[in-house]
Amino acid sequence: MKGETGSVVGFGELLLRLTPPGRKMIAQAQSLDVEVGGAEANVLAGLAHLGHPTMMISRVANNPLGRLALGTLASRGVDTRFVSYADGRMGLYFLEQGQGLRASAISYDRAGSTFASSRAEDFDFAAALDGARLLHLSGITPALGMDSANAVMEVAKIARSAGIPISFDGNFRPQLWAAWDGNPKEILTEIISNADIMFGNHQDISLLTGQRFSGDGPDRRREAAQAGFDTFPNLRLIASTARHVIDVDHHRIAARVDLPEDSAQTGEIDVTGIIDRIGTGDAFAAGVLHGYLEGADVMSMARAGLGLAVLEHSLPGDMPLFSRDDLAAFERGGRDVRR
Ligand SMILES: O=C(O)C(=O)C[C@H](O)[C@H](O)COP(=O)(O)O
Repeated sequence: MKGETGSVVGFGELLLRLTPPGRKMIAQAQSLDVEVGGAEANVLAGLAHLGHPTMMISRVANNPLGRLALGTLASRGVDTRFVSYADGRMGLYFLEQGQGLRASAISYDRAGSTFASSRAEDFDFAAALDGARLLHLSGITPALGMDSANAVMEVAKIARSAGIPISFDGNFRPQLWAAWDGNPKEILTEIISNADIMFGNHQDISLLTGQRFSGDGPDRRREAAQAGFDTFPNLRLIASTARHVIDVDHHRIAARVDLPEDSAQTGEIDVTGIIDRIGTGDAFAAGVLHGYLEGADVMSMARAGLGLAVLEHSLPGDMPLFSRDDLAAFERGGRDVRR
């Protein structure tokens, strides 16, 4: 078996998300809505909807919950031939959706999941990457434990030696690192040393370089990106969002893409009436990667990332499901019914 030529390949965990409906707290829940997520899978689903071939490498539990996760991913247009079943359990997370000034909160129940208990040798990375166009990774997988961290470092090395570019989204999750006393700086540094594209803002870059970036706005962001390029000379593109949270339902966001010799920052968009903020970072990554795969200029990449992120705020669930037409309609600015 080998992967499909020209695919964007992701490696990471598929999770089930359980959310009390009606923005209830978990303590009040009598039922739970189910969604399927996972940072890398979300990016692949977003790219698949924009017309790019995508493929996931993962392991899910050999039970109905695992079949739900795999079936959902496949129904989103992602090639799942390298997602296998194994004994164990699915990782879960619970989302308490906030309201107004009450912030949302995530609790994980994923320790010892089928994926987190897997090791590098449980995956056929070389076959899956054969002919791939890009490998997408996130900082969540290495935060699951040393076996997962080693698996990410292994797949990154295989991609690099095959000349396949790697994109990496920081997705810093303090709860996961704290659960096993992992050293994010050391492990993420090793992974990013193999990457070409990084999604991360000035805080992520501070964590990695130990530098602090003062001031506000575009200057601080350029300074941080420059520090990223200086520390990781392999990086060719750094992308980030700037988010001002007004309340749970109202954020202002702008997008930025830096190349070593160029940069672009969009204006801020007021996003009101937010339905679901989870997955918007992954939607941003999918939008920027869409631009990158299309050979777009730096501002078009930033705009595509921002557009997909803004649209994702309107959709329940973790995965962006927007077509090129949806993105184009958003960019044209028409907000009335399309008929
Ligand atoms: O938390 C995890 O481990 C997951 O993978 C679940 C979610 O699907 C992503 O976290 C969404 O990520 P954002 O786009 O940054 O909101």
